[in-house]
Amino acid sequence: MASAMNLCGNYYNSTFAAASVKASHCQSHLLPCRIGFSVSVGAAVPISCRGERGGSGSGNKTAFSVSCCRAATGRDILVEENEAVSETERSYTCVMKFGGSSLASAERMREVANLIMSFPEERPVIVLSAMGKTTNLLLLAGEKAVSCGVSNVDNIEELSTIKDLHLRTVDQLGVDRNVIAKHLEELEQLLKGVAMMKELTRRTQDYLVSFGECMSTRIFAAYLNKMGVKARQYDAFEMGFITTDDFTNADILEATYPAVAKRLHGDWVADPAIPIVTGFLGKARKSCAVTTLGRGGSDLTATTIGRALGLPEIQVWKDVDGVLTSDPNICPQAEPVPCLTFDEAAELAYFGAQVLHPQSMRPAREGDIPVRVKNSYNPKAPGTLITKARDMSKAVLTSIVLKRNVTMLDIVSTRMLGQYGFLAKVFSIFEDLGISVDVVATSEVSISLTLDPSKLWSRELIQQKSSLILEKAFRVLRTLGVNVQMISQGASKVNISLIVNDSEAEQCVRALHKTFFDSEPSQLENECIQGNGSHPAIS
Ligand SMILES: Nc1ncnc2c1ncn2[C@@H]1O[C@H](COP(=O)(O)OP(=O)(O)O)[C@@H](O)[C@H]1O
Ligand SMILES: N[C@@H](CC(=O)OP(=O)(O)O)C(=O)O
Repeated sequence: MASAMNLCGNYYNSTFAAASVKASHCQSHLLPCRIGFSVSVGAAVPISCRGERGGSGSGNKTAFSVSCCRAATGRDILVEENEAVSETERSYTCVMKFGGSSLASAERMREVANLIMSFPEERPVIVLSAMGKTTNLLLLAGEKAVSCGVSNVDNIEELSTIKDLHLRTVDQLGVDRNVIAKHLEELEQLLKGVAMMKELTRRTQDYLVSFGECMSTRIFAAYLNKMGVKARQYDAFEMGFITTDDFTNADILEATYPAVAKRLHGDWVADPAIPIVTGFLGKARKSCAVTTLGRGGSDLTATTIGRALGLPEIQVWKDVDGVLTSDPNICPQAEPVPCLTFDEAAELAYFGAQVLHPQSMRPAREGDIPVRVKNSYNPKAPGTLITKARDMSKAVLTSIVLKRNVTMLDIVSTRMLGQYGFLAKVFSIFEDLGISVDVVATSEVSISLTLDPSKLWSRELIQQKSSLILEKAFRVLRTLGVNVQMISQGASKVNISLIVNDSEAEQCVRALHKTFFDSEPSQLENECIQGNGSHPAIS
């Protein structure tokens, strides 16, 4: 099983010999990370939710990629200009999204409320995730309900934990239990239904996890109103968030933008109040059932609202000081990255930066709306500002991101030799299966490709950069005695992915982070910047 790592930094274009790798169900991940330094470590082990592994991988492979910071050479994204919203018409001034870690208790909710009220000049739209780890608890409760029998649903530990947390929170905030009583009752009935059916479909799962955001927003809105701040709770699936019917991983449809703008603007004009919107949720276009946007989807909810209303800024409040140079759980010495471009952030998120939802940058980039990643536990920290372009003159490396549950397929066939159309046949199979291919490396008789784990996972098909930076990365890996089994250059030509054993992944991330971020950057930076005198403007 494999893992993958993406390293982005300023390096010069290089060509790569795609290593032919024995056909094996190795799980690895090659990632064309255009910009922003990202490492993605994939493990074949099915993960129960974002970033949590379901077991220990042995003999797994890890793919590392080296990519470049992309010089901001203009916009290559077709941007649909939002209808200009004149300043006078603008009802709201920003979006503020708070994730589960910022809402883990009554005390945290008080902190968040105080934070919001500390900006009296702002008229924010607030997007909330479920409290703490409620989504994980709901998923576990659903899994248990399938096999525990109707009479044992009351004994599901996760259900009790959810009830206790939410009832304790409303009591501690001095809010009436009625704001969530109906949801708690319905949640228990739903779990009994799952127990009766002995089945938890993806559609039912989405409805199940929606209780988290539905309750957190009701509690928070009731608390703000109790504090004298007029707030209005919205379930996203009732206010215009229209999605595909791809349960657990739904895409937001364009019709969402005008629908959400109309509803929020209209309500503001009729009766001004701070909207408290459920993150993560939507309504399926065909079935009208509740959908979810993929784990971490509240980030996408926030950027979608920002674009729908044409707001000047979107704030994503986390429990870290912004996007860091690596996962602090792996590299405690990781530092905040002050600035990123939308493309860098999108690549980092796509290749595993749990800190942002992979699709969340798209609405912000299309609306050209800056996104600020802040720490709700340390609001004074500047955080990370994500914009269309940034000064790349000093940019060498940005971040190393881990991505798990990566699959690489190796196809070795002598029939490939000189056979045109071979690749077309291969890719048509993935198109038929609706599975997206991330990275491809080919040679005369082999093709290796990595598949989008989120899609694969939802289909239960998984059981489970050259130049100075690249040279330096290889030196580090060699020192560790790590065997690089495959390399590939991302289509963006600024990314090189390498595959090594998953068991070596985290030690590589730490060693590389130490080399590139913890040691004096001046030497590397000077080498990169002076290099051959020119800076790679890589697209
Ligand atoms: N490169 C990174 N920068 C910042 N955080 C990261 C990075 N990689 C992983 N993380 C993890 O992402 C977490 C924040 O994302 P998330 O859990 O979605 O926060 P929230 O629930 O507040 O939205 C951090 O606590 C950190 O452990
Ligand atoms: N609660 C959902 C949505 C979300 O975005 O959460 P968070 O903001 O805590 O990452 C999840 O856990 O995926």
